[in-house]
Amino acid sequence: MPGWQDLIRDVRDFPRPGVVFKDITPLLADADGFNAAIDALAAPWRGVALDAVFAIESRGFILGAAMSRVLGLGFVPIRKAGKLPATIHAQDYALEYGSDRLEIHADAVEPGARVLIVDDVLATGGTLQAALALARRQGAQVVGAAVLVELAALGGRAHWDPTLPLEAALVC
Ligand SMILES: O=P(O)(O)OC[C@H]1O[C@H](OP(=O)(O)OP(=O)(O)O)[C@H](O)[C@@H]1O
Ligand SMILES: Nc1ncnc2[nH]cnc12
Repeated sequence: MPGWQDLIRDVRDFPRPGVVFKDITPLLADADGFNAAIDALAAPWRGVALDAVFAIESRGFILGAAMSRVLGLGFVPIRKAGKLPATIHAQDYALEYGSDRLEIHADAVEPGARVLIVDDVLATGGTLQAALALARRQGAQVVGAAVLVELAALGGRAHWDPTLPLEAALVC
């Protein structure tokens, strides 16, 4: 029987030649599939003491908002450069097909708040590494990270803090 995993589409040579892009839009468009994917993403975190989800723009927002809802947590956006209006912390980083900058509001949560970082894809790991650094600079206590898809061959997990759980709902 097809599962939610089968609704993720591989698109070759996007956005650059040689990249196999994991397209989650067919999954998001399927009510049952989306629901099952969020259940799988949330499962390791049920019963864990958490205060907020920190989600990474932009695909991470879609999953992070749903995770906030099912886990009963606040939502904090980690945004791309120049979008947040108040005082920020910023972090430059490299990703599979380029480079970028992430930002967070300096007052996003109280110091020591227990947070879960959420994103859609773990590829080379630069994005998650930058989000971890930003969350810590902001004063949050990062409890772990949840990603929907881990592209294991790209080795992104090596950039994560090995003392913290990094849960992937699907490892490719
Ligand atoms: O592990 P890495 O190599 O850092 O790559 C993973 C990141 O790449 C994608 O973000 P992208 O910046 O393409 O943005 P989007 O969510 O706005 O589409 C994806 O949503 C992850 O955040
Ligand atoms: N191969 C990939 N597919 C989807 N999102 C990504 N983000 C970074 N690499 C990606």
